Amino acid sequence: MTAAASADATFDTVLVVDFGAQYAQLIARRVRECHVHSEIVPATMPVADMMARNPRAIILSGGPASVYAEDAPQVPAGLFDTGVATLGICYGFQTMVQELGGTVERTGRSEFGRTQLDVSAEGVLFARTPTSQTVWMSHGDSVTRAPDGFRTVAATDSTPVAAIENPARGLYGVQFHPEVLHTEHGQELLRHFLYEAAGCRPTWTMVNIVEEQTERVRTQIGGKRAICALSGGVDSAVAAAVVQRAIGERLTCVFVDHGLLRAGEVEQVEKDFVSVTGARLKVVDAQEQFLHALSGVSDPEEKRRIVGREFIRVFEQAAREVVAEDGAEGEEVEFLVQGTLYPDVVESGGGSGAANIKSHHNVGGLPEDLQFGLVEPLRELFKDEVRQLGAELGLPPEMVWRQPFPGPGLAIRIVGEVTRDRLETLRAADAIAREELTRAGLDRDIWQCPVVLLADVRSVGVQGDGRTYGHPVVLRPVSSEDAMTADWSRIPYETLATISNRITNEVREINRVTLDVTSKPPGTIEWE
Ligand SMILES: Nc1ncnc2c1ncn2[C@@H]1O[C@H](COP(=O)(O)OP(=O)(O)OP(=O)(O)O)[C@@H](O)[C@H]1O
Ligand SMILES: O=c1[nH]c(=O)c2[nH+]cn([C@@H]3O[C@H](COP(=O)(O)O)[C@@H](O)[C@H]3O)c2[nH]1
Ligand SMILES: NC(=O)CC[C@H](N)C(=O)O
Ligand SMILES: [Mg+2]
Repeated sequence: MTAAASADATFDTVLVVDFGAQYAQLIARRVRECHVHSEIVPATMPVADMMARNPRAIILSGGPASVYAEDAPQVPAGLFDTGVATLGICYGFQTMVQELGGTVERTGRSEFGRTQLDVSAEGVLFARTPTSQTVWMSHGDSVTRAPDGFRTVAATDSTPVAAIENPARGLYGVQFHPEVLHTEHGQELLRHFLYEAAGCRPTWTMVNIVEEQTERVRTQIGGKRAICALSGGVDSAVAAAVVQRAIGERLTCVFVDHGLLRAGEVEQVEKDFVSVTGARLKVVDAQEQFLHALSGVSDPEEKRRIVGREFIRVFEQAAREVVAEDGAEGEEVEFLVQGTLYPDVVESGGGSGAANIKSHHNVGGLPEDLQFGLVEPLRELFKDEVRQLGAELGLPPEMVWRQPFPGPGLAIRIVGEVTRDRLETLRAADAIAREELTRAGLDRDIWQCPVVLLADVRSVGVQGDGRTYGHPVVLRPVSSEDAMTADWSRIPYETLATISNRITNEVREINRVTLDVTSKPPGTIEWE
């Protein structure tokens, strides 16, 4: 089932036309939240190709360019004559205005962040919402005159034309970003556009996503074999479940024990995953290989690249073994399934024009000589959507709600060189923190709580009347929706006290426990 589905499809499709936005995926995601199917397409796609997908509505994204610049991306020719209801956001709004004869200028009155919007006329977009509302802005150019036939329905102090409507032609535009959560009534605005202006039906659900992805994976892998990089985390568990649905026995899951795992993890994955899914699982002990490859390395990006590369080397070996075990000589495992999510892709600089913040081992950290075709059914989704998908696929709550743990594991939680002793120290401290957070009933309130060992830092302590010169650990509990942004969790002091007390008493090398109270941005969740 693709978006080119015919008119008798049970769902409607919205095309999100990407002008190089930071938020194109977020727009697509907000549309899915309205239970409408969405697909992102590049602004360079010809209108005929767009129409072949039978869209019920179109959303034009924001973008970094200025519409009057020479090489500014254009609206595909003829788009506004198709009769398909269209909403322009920020750059998308500006380009719509320019194309239809209005004026866009650099007025010198840019707006970034929280802005007060005054709704001046009751129309479609702002129906039944307050006349004064908070919106999120991010622009330097402004519309100074709406095109003929449009009504201006909202303004801010700096932007007199902040929202326009032309219901007769089904064209709408807003200067602000309805897709970000800080825009108070953004989701309502999208619903009004989708349901009322475009007549979309709210029929797209997780069930459809499962079907769509299963079908896509089936087509991609065909009659071939695949292995799935399985970590015990929710992303790869859901990816594996989707692929298993698509190709059944031709999938083998491979879990790598790279020696950078937390206490008890190998046993848990072996026990839980197989019993729940019945999938074929291969556990590879590669501790020596990873430790050796990481020895002497302190740089975070270097660590990630090494982990990414060694993972692939292990998968290549495992693929050969799978074929041999099945007595299927001559056959090959052509595909590697990974539980990559959209935030992994953007942070690795994979979004359109997005900066490289850190190279996630499964995206930016992959080696250049990668031989496998990648199968990543969750690559466009966010974590909370993946959790819903997992529930839909019947995975148990413990698996669905498992807190994230990064693929490079404890290697990126030891600031400094990774050694066996340091790993043991950190593993012990981490186990205590996890145990106490669970005991305090905080697992669902906290997104995750990295414990970071500052291996190159020492501080003086006094224990048993003697001097100690040990290492500090940092507790980094955060709350988040999708790991794109996060806040530090306000853990009760009592729980923090217990954790601190136990760690300093039970883990010999640690004589100090500190708390990280930085949000993301500016900090990231992991220290490396
Ligand atoms: N120990 C491992 N063995 C095999 N594959 C792994 C391992 N760790 C990570 N991976 C692969 O890397 C991908 C990305 O890791 P990541 O931690 O982001 O996802 P996850 O572990 O599936 O879920 P979560 O983010 O909840 O921990 C995983 O989905 C999986 O495909
Ligand atoms: O599989 C992974 N490979 C990586 O290289 C990686 N780096 C960060 N993370 C996880 O991603 C989320 C966002 O983390 P940051 O705020 O530290 O970038 C958090 O959930 C991190 O734990 C990783 N996961
Ligand atoms: N976020 C955007 O789409 C920005 C549009 C345009 N580059 C401006 O600064 O006004
Ligand atoms: Mg993980």
